[in-house]
Amino acid sequence: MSERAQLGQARRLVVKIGSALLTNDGRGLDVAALGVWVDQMVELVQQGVELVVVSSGSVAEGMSRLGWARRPDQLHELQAAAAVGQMGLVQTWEAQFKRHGIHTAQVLLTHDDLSDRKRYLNGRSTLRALLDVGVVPIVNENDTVVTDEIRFGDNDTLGALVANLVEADGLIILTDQLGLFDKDPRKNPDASLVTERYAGDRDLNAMAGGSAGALGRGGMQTKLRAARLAARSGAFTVIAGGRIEGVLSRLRQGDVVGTLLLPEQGRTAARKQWLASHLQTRGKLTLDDGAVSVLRQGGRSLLPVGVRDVVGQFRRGEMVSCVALDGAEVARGLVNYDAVDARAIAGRPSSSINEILGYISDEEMIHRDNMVII
Ligand SMILES: Nc1ncnc2c1ncn2[C@@H]1O[C@H](COP(=O)(O)OP(=O)(O)O)[C@@H](O)[C@H]1O
Ligand SMILES: N[C@@H](CCC(=O)OP(=O)(O)O)C(=O)O
Repeated sequence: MSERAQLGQARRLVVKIGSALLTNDGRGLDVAALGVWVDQMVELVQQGVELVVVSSGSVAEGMSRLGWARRPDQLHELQAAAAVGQMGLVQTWEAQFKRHGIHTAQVLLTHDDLSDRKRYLNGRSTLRALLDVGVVPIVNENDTVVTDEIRFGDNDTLGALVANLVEADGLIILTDQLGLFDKDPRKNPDASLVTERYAGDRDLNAMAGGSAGALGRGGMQTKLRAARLAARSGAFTVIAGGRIEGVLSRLRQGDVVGTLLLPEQGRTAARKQWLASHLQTRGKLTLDDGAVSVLRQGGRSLLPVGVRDVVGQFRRGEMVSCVALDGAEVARGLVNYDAVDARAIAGRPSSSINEILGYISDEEMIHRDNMVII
């Protein structure tokens, strides 16, 4: 399969759109352009793609609504602009998707949310639930509560973290340039487009200018960092011009548009390597023979019913070891329940979790995506 053909096969994609593009260089939200992207996104959804949109533009749209010509320096002013602009942003996305009878959902995240395991898992469950019911989540940074990120941060990194979070096949970053050039095309008219590289390629950094346009924050440096982050979970990244006609549809067809940045290793290998790097385990689950053989067959989650014994004081999201009755280690994984709750539901069917705990966060004790078989 050619590398570009991966785009046609992708089942879950994150599309990130930057401020400059969304607000037509600060002239307020470009509703017509947004409508065109939505039409293409809907085509993807109709082909069975689960789609998450990471949309910048709240500060730029807020500035435009408040009649501010210059991006403020004060954090509280930036936050005020973001709060005003976010209203316009989600209203517009909602209205555009509604034309096609598709619901959207507003999801505001901070980087802290994604570095705390418990909040990470909760965010992931919510996004999964939205995708399961065919809703398109519209994600932005929660600018009201972040501190420095709004000033220095960028949504490229957020896009990559979301791609990791939902285990997307790919991250598509739409921007105001045709892709990554071998030097900044705003300053070098002779710059040429890079079509395909490995995300970890060291030469790329020298090509990318750090500074962004007047509205965006990241420039190409943060887009490359995002590609490296996305590659960690085996996802590819495309950086492409949002104004290229039919850009998303053309990418889907495998056309050579924009810059494709490939992960060095596939999704499963990347995920397993990441899990395997968690050497420290916080607890131990002893499994019955049935659960051991199901896990060894591969591709299955561990349900509470197969757990005989729970040892340790772990919290939801921490790494635990799974052992057979003879003590041999079978698997490791990120557990979905705190130790006390895990003990309470061990050996019980998933249908009784709600009755026992008064809530249910997951049917599995450990989801197969979060587990490595030893
Ligand atoms: N090598 C490069 N190739 C393409 N663009 C570059 C490069 N180096 C720097 N840039 C700059 O990055 C800008 C895009 O980043 P940014 O303004 O943050 O966009 P966005 O709002 O889409 O995130 C371009 O307009 C361009 O000036
Ligand atoms: N979250 C803020 C800032 C994000 C931002 O500037 O990102 P980007 O334009 O993608 O570099 C916003 O929506 O305006």
